[in-house]
Amino acid sequence: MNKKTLKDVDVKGKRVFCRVDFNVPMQDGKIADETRIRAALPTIQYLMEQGAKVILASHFGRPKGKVVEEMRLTPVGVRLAELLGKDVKKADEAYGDSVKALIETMQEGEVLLLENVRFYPGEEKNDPELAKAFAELAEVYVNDAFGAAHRAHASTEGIAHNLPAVSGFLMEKELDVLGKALSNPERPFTAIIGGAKVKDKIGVIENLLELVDNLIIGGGLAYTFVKAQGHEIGKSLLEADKVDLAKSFMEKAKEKGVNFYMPVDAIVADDFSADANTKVVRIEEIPADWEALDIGPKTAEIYREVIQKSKLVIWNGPMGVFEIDKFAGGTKAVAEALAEAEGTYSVIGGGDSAASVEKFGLAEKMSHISTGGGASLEFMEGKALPGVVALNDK
Ligand SMILES: Nc1ncnc2c1ncn2[C@@H]1O[C@H](COP(=O)(O)OP(=O)(O)O)[C@@H](O)[C@H]1O
Ligand SMILES: O=C(OP(=O)(O)O)[C@H](O)COP(=O)(O)O
Repeated sequence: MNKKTLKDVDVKGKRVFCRVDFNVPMQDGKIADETRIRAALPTIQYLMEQGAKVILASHFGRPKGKVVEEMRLTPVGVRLAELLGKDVKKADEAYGDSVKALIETMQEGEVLLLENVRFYPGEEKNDPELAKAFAELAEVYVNDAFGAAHRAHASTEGIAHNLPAVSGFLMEKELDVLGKALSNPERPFTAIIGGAKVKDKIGVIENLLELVDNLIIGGGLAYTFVKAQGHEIGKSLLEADKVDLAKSFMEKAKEKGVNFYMPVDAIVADDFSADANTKVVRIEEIPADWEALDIGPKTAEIYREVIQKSKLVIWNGPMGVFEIDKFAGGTKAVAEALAEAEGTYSVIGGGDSAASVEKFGLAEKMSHISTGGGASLEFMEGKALPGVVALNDK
């Protein structure tokens, strides 16, 4: 990497603003998967050992520029303190006088967690004033938030123009591993795209069609494509203004000779809940009042076969609502196929995909679990990541 890293700066006794990605999946008010917290520990522990005053910043969910009580970082701070075996101070804001006063009291090696940076509208707008306000808190900026590196926000990009700016160890490792896997991809190369962030991921698909041999679609994302095939999808997730785009991608796949795999069956439910009535239907027969919450068994079998024949697989986004057991079968089948595939290099990206392989106890069997979903996809497309570009060159 041609960017400065933590090892290139002296942080002893300095106030260090360290951007991490603590956007962990939650379930019933509890942290459902702490992979992202654990992944940031090497950088945090190094900063502590070096005698820095460690000021941690992260986003959490999508509060859209307002304070949302359930999106405070308090539970993350509690868990971080347990993992570090050290106290973690928690601020109720992310900049300003109250935060400065807290920093004044910090000793070398202590850790302060700021409040959710997305409580402020300036964060996602990359407002230079907010970036300056963050920078005023510290003397050095470290970006270890690989999962948010594709966002040009005040705490990921803007701040880097105001302070000496270097990457953390997680950022460095992610870029290194993903870069190596992609520099000369082994083929067949398969991408599996699922999840619910239809708007974010649909554009990625177009670029992936330039790279891969097989493209597998699942999750909530799939039903915009099913609609584009001309089928009714009941109450399934739909991004209505992307249907034409989805159609054009299917045509592009044909032109490029990319095998484009879509669900042929689905598990539909009469309610988005664990007590819903469910049934397996062919994809062209989703009933009007039902919604598809998982791929069906035939689809899972087809996907399994494609995975097993692949040499490189990148997987981003679950195949169904895996948080509810009834709708976890498709995601589990894909995870198992990856775990069993011999000689296949598997890269798992995205908070929820990582959470799913953890849940199934298969994390150890994957070649690399990336802490970034959207970030790893954009990196693989060859796009520059703003959070990386803004760091100081070596
Ligand atoms: N068919 C579906 N309908 C609605 N939501 C879905 C469906 N399939 C998957 N999901 C949801 O998608 C979410 C994950 O989406 P996303 O954030 O895009 O993935 P990742 O974090 O892995 O990038 C999960 O919470 C899952 O329940
Ligand atoms: O969870 C994240 O992205 P991911 O779901 O693509 O892994 C990152 O924390 C970025 O969050 P965002 O997509 O709300 O900017």
